[in-house]
Amino acid sequence: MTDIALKMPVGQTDNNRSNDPFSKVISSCSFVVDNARDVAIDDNALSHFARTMPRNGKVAWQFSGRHHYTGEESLTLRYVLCIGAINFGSGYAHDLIRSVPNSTYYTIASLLKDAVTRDPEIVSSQRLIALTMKEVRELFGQAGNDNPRATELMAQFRLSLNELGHWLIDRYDDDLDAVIDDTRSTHTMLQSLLRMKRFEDVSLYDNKQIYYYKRAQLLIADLARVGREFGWWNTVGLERLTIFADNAVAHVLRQLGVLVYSDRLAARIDAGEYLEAGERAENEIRAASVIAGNILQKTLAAERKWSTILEIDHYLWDVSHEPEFRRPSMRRHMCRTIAY
Ligand SMILES: Nc1nc2c(c(CN[C@H]3C=C[C@H](O)[C@@H]3O)cn2[C@@H]2O[C@H](COP(=O)(O)O)[C@@H](O)[C@H]2O)c(=O)[nH]1
Repeated sequence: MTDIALKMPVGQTDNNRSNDPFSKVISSCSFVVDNARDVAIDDNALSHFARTMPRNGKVAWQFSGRHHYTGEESLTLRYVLCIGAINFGSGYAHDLIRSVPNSTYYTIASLLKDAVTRDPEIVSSQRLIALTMKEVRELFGQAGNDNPRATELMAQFRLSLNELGHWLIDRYDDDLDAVIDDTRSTHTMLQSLLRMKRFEDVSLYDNKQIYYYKRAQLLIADLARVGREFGWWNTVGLERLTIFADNAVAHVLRQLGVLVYSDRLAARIDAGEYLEAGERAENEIRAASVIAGNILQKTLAAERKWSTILEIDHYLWDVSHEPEFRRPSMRRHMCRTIAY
């Protein structure tokens, strides 16, 4: 099998704040891209995409929508935090009963919206801590699903929601105003979220720690989105965010020719083989998504077409649901992980 010759060495980090968590994401993902054997970034395809990417910033900043709960401020905040804590399961897509076709995310988001609408107390910290498997399975529409993988995911959801309940009480004394205060800085909020072990989205590649922080960063973006709607919007440091490395963004970048997979990796994914969380190729896909997004953001800025990663990521993720990216011949990589 031919290994892909790397098309663009990117070993430079974009600033020298080495202990800054966002710089750690960029520098560690750069290391993976520079040493990758099965995934490369095609700089021509990336430049073409930078020139043609639709600019739908307004849509990217909306959180409210038919699948999301938005109502009373503190309840909306609790809802967003819960979604952030369980915003994974893409690798279980074929194991779940999904009420929203073709979207695990919107299935989970809309079922939690229904639950919160029926019983706002369900997202109180005490209830989150006490959630049982039976309740979680009912909450997310899997009560009648005897697929052991679905049960596995529900068990992971339960652990994440339990952890969120403890975090709210132990770290914030259940005071949501204190949480809102911390959303004013991406750096502060990231450090706070990383006190929850299940947000620690860090992998190992050639014995080096690789940082993604995907769900933590996505939750920060969602808190900024909701903050705009409730007027506590003034998050500083949003420009520090990196791509939220999941399988949908990588899938779209691959279909656009920006990510190029080796023949052997393409064969595995197109045959429906699941990747192991933390294996070389899974790291290479996620890291290349992050670095491609970083280069894209800098290219757009150089052309004075500023775009936050929040907007770039949202476009790539949102468009992954369009028919042109959902043809049967197009398979995204599948990985059972709590990272995405
Ligand atoms: N990179 C990135 N990954 C994201 C999101 C979202 C939803 N967020 C936005 C939605 C409306 C608001 O604007 C929210 O901001 C979910 N996911 C991931 O997708 C996977 C599920 O996908 P599917 O089964 O195909 O729906 C799962 O791993 C989940 O972790 C994002 O925005 N960016």
